[in-house]
Formats: sequence, structure tokens, C-alpha cells
Amino acid sequence: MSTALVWFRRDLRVHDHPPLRAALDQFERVVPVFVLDPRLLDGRFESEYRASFLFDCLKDLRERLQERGGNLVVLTGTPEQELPRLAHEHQATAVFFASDVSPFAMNRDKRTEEALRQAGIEPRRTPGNFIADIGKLKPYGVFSPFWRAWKELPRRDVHGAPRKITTPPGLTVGTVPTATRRGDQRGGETAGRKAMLAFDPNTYDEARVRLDRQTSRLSAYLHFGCISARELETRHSGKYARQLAWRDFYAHVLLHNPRNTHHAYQEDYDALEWEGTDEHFDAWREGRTGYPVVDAGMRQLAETGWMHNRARLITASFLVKDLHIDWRRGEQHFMRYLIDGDVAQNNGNWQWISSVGVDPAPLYRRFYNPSLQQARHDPDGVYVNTWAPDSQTITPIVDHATERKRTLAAYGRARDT
Ligand SMILES: Cc1cc2nc3c(=O)[nH]c(=O)nc-3n(C[C@H](O)[C@H](O)[C@H](O)COP(=O)(O)OP(=O)(O)OC[C@H]3O[C@@H](n4cnc5c(N)ncnc54)[C@H](O)[C@@H]3O)c2cc1C
Repeated sequence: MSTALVWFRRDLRVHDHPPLRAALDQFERVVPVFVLDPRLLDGRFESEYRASFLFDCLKDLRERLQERGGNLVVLTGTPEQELPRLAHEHQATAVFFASDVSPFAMNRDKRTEEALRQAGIEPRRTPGNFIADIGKLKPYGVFSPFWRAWKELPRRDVHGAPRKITTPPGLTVGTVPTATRRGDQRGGETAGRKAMLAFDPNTYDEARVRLDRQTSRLSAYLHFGCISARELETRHSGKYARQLAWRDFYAHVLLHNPRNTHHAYQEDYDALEWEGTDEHFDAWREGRTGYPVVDAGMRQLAETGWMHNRARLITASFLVKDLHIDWRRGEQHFMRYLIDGDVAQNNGNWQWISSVGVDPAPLYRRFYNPSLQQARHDPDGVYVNTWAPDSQTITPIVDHATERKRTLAAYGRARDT
């Protein structure tokens, strides 16, 4: 009987899953597999928050596959070693998987494809993680023209979950690790679909600008692919659909600029001198800057593994433009805590708010005065009272107006060098 592997990565669902669908269409038997790669679990961006969410996702995925007669093989090791071995064990002749954009994923996939080919097994990449085929566009560095071109890209059909999955007999499936849950979201397709179906887009415009409201909170489910971005797009229009386009945009940016993971997209700004202190960095990450909205955001992050987008903007701007600390340190801190932590999205947004990335605007326009932001986006004080009620009693560690001038001068010097 013909057999293929389906390599699940961060597309941990059975609905609208192009690699699974393609494999089931072309092969009689499939072996769904996930490889726990120690390089990811212990790497630069390791996170207990994402690890516990991931284990929820794997457990749920296994159950969803079992309901359909299948199962999930969970292996530990590197895919370039584990997948050819597993394929041989089951006489599989192809491995299906969805393409991804981070430099780590691209290098790993290249190495895995080579190893598979050498073993006589055919790697088959499909789309699946993004709404449109973002690799098809010429490189864009500004969102609006990207958006216009992206809207015209063809879309794939959305598919339901397969009814039946046939796996070879005698699969050794391995165990899904367990971990104490960090953060306030449960992972998995079941929880993700529930949240997607419960989301009311009519509340969105207000939630986006009010810190005391919740936006859709689908980002972690999108990051791990518990829900399909393409399916989500078919359900929404207006501002919400436009925000989803930002996700494809930042993936597109990283695909074309892999050096962004370590360098500013606007190369001049690699010369920025960061004068901030470790004491200020600690005050920022521990939520004790004396600016209540900053402290509330940082404590919400530590407690829940999520932060409202407006708070992400305010806290990130504060670190870079009020405390003069390298955006990469902030990026790394967010990656440690965010359940939705995603190299392309986090890096793109950090570079944007630091005014060193894509979609540039004059520097003086991208300053966030924390006190004004608090008044505008938390007018009743609900957000700061929930997360940092004591912050008002802390003396602010810096003066915003003074630091703004220093930042304008520092960016000017970097441009002139
Ligand atoms: C400094 C900083 C770091 C960030 N890091 C991440 C990250 O690591 N992972 C991540 O998914 N998002 C990141 N974001 C973007 C955004 O804050 C989150 O996607 C959003 O807050 C998640 O909550 P939600 O699902 O309720 O979003 P909603 O507002 O309900 O939006 C729906 C979806 O649209 C997409 N989206 C919305 N805003 C953005 C945006 N600015 N950029 C890209 N996609 C967007 C997300 O996929 C989101 O789930 C970051 C933003 C900033 C300012």
C-alpha cells in the first residue's frame, strides 16, 4: 500500500490542512508525525509559556486524528534524522509539510529535504500557514502597497477535516510531554476553533483601542496553526481582515530579509548607540517603571502570556525610546513570555515601533507618551488598576519629555554616521 508521512509543525489542526489533504488524496496510508526538536525547545527564544501550550496542542491533535482512525507519532530529535528513519520504517515514499518563513525553519527544511532526497524519499512542500502565497510577491517594505497586491493574490479553497485517516498497523506513537500550564490559554485545535467561532467582530473596533477590552485573542492559535488563517479570513472583513494581512506582511518581510532577526531592516540604525542601563531594563521587565500603563502591560504579559496590542506598542516604545535599550533585548524578552511569540511577527513589530524596520514614518510621529496613551486607551483606569494598582506610588524612573529629546538626537547621529 502506498504510504506518506505528514510532518506537522506549526499547523496543529485537522481542518483546512493542505499537507494532510494532499497526502490523503494521493496515498492510501499516512503517518502523521511531529518532531520535538531540542534546538527549538532550548534555543534563543525558548519559552515555558509556548512549550506548555504546544503540548496541549499535540495532545489535542492526537485526539482529533484518533477520532478519524489515525494517530500522531511524536518523536524527539532533529527532523533531518528522524523523518528518513520513520519513512523507511513504514515504506513511505513522500513527506508532506507546509512551508514556513523563519531563517531557522528555512534552513532546517532545506537540510531535511536533502536528507529525504538522499534516502530516496520525496519531500513535498505545500502552502498552509498564511492566507495567501506571500512568496509570490516581489519584496515590499511598506504595508499599504503590499496590502493592495496581496488582496489580488489567488486564494486556496478552505477544506473541512478529513473523515477517515488510515495509518499503517503497529505505529509506535511516543508520548506527548506534559508541563505545568503557564499563561491563561489552553492550546489545541478544539480550544482554537471554539474561540474562533465565539469571536464577535462587532466588538473589535472598540476592543482594539481599549486596553480594558479583549481583542479576538486568536494569535496563539494562529501561531501554532490550531486554526487556519485562510479559514479565518473567509469569516471576516473590515478592520479585522486588515489586521490579518499584517500577519502575512511580516511573514513576507522576514522571508525576503532573513537578516532582520539580528539586524535593523533600515541598515543605518544598526549604528544606534544604546545608552540604557541594566537597572532600567530590570525595572521595565518587572513592571516597576512608575508609568502605570507600562507596568500594567509588563505584568499582564508575565501573568497571562499575552498583552493587548496597544500595551505592546506602549511598553516596546518605552523600552527603546524612553529607556534607550536595544530593541533586540525587548524582542527576546517578549519571545520568552508571549504564547503567540512568533519570530516574524515579534521582530517585525519591534522593528516597526523602534522606527528601524519596514513601513517607516518620520521619527517624531512614532513616539508614545505613556501618560497620554493611558488617558486615551484606559480612560477609566480599569487596566492599570487590574494589573498594576501600586504603580502610581512608584516614582517614574525617567522623564518622557527629556528622553524624547535624547532619542531624537541619538537617531539623528545614527543616520549621520
Ligand atoms: C512589540 C510587539 C510585539 C508583537 N509580537 C507579536 C508576536 O510575537 N506574535 C503575534 O502574533 N503578534 C505580535 N504582535 C502583534 C499583535 O500585538 C498581536 O498579534 C495581537 O495583540 C494578538 O492579540 P489578538 O489575537 O487578540 O489580536 P487581534 O487584534 O484580534 O488581531 C487578530 C489577528 O491579526 C493579527 N495581527 C493583529 N495585529 C497585528 C500586528 N500588529 N502585527 C501582525 N499581526 C497582527 C494577529 O494574527 C492577530 O491574532 C506584536 C505587536 C507588538 C507591538
